[in-house]
Amino acid sequence: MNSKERKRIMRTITIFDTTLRDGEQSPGVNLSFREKVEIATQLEKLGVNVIEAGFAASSAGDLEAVREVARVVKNASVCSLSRSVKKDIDCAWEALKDAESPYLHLFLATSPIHREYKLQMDKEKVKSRVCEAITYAKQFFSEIQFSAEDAGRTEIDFLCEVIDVAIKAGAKVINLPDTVGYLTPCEYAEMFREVIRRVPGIDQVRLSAHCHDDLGMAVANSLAAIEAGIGQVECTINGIGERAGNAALEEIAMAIKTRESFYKVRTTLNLKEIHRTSRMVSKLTGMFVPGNKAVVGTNAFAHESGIHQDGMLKNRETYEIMTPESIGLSESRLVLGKHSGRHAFKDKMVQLGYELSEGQINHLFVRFKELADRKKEITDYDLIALVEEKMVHSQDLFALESLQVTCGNKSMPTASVQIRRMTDDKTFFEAACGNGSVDAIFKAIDRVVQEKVVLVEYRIHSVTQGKDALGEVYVQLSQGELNVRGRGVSTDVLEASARAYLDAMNRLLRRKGHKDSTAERAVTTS
Ligand SMILES: CC(=O)SCCNC(=O)CCNC(=O)[C@H](O)C(C)(C)COP(=O)(O)OP(=O)(O)OC[C@H]1O[C@@H](n2cnc3c(N)ncnc32)[C@H](O)[C@@H]1OP(=O)(O)O
Ligand SMILES: CC(C)C(=O)C(=O)O
Ligand SMILES: [Mg+2]
Repeated sequence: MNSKERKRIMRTITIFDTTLRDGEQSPGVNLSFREKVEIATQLEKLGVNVIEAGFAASSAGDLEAVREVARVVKNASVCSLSRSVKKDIDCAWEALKDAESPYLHLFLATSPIHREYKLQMDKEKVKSRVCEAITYAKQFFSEIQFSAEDAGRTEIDFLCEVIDVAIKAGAKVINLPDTVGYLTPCEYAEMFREVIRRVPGIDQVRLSAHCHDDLGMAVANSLAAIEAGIGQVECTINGIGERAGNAALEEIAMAIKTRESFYKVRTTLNLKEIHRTSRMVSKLTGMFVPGNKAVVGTNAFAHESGIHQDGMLKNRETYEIMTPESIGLSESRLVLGKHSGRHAFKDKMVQLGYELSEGQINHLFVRFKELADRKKEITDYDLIALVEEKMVHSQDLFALESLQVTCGNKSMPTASVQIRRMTDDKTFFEAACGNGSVDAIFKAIDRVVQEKVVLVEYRIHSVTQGKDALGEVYVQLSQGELNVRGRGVSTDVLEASARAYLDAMNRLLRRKGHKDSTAERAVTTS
């Protein structure tokens, strides 16, 4: 069977987005009228089928927002939630009467605990209220969804009875929510299978899943319900919603797409709008998306470890089951950090436009690993700084091996340096005091190199942002007529200062032809 034929026989899952209703029930989230309209417009671009824009009876502001969303949105049904009371239904109609396809979402809890304590209604009262509410709403709405709140904890016999009443009264969509995120995927799927087996006329309505993430199973439960044969899932962008949130739309959408041959269903979503929608919802709700969040987290298409990066460079399918392009991101990221390997490092160097020999790559890779041990993520700017540092260091006479500085507001700053002379591989140790840490470092280096120089200029600035940013130090030294500059980079400004000073010394010595650079008096090893 080719892909066209497969699509023709696959059933289409209706995507009911409740970001603007259940999503807005996230503690701390309050979307303005304008923000709701902005998100709804983006949801329409994403291609969702139903937008639950709010709960019209909850406030005059929400009624107006639902009305405005319904006025603006043309390619999705716009819906308002409503309790099973006339006043709420009237408010929903007030908000939706001019909508292109008005859709009412009525609900009433059915579980024993909700009946007894919250509603104080017995089973008969619940059934008669469902019937009355749907019958009343039918005079306004042709599209009515009924939700049996807390269906997941409702006795299955009673649940079937309520659904039967709702269908007979005129509901077109039956939603069975796992309101408190209690069920396992198998249990949730079994509940739907049972209802499908037992309720007459169930095939005439659309069955819907609405899952909460209290135990982290909202998406798994929604997918299990799809396997059981339902036709609609209710979800929110980034999985926001009451308590631990709802099922995340982007996760369900990508699971269906990536595992199409397993689920054998499709959606009308324009998946390329997923990333944009996620960012918009995160920005307008103030609900930060964790880096490791599936599909839309900043790390979802980022690879840090050397073995993975090597695999990605050889064939991206080694470590990616879906492409970033499919959700509207431009590309995967190979993040250089302490777990990265030579292949990714070399690839990055080529991307940055450097043509380096194997030897240069090897040397730079050592510096890169040293830096990566201290810095969480290495940016392009950090790498450029390292390469530039390396390019001037290739003919160095002296190289900094280690540096130690002690200072305090009541003690004299002291610096000890360990410096290797490259011509004969001798290591020199020196220490010196100074009127500041930088001064002490420079004096210790002077003792090794034994050149009389004047420090003409010292400048420091940050290459990148953040508290682990690379510091870049420039120094200018003079010796008689000779003027040299030096540059050093490190996450530690004192180390950057030592590197810059030694760099300037090396340039000075090169200019002088290395002739009088003896450092024999310093203590040596090997
Ligand atoms: C699972 C869910 O997400 S359900 C949706 C939850 N969302 C919201 O509650 C947000 C909007 N809510 C609101 O603005 C307010 O709660 C309102 C305007 C709806 C109602 O406010 P109030 O009249 O002050 O009532 P309050 O919220 O304190 O209590 C809810 C009342 O509705 C009743 N109720 C709850 N669900 C339903 C229902 N589906 N149908 C009929 N009555 C219901 C409760 O039993 C309680 O009734 P009581 O006052 O007779 O005890
Ligand atoms: C209103 C209903 C559908 C709901 O949000 C829930 O049960 O979680
Ligand atoms: Mg809910």
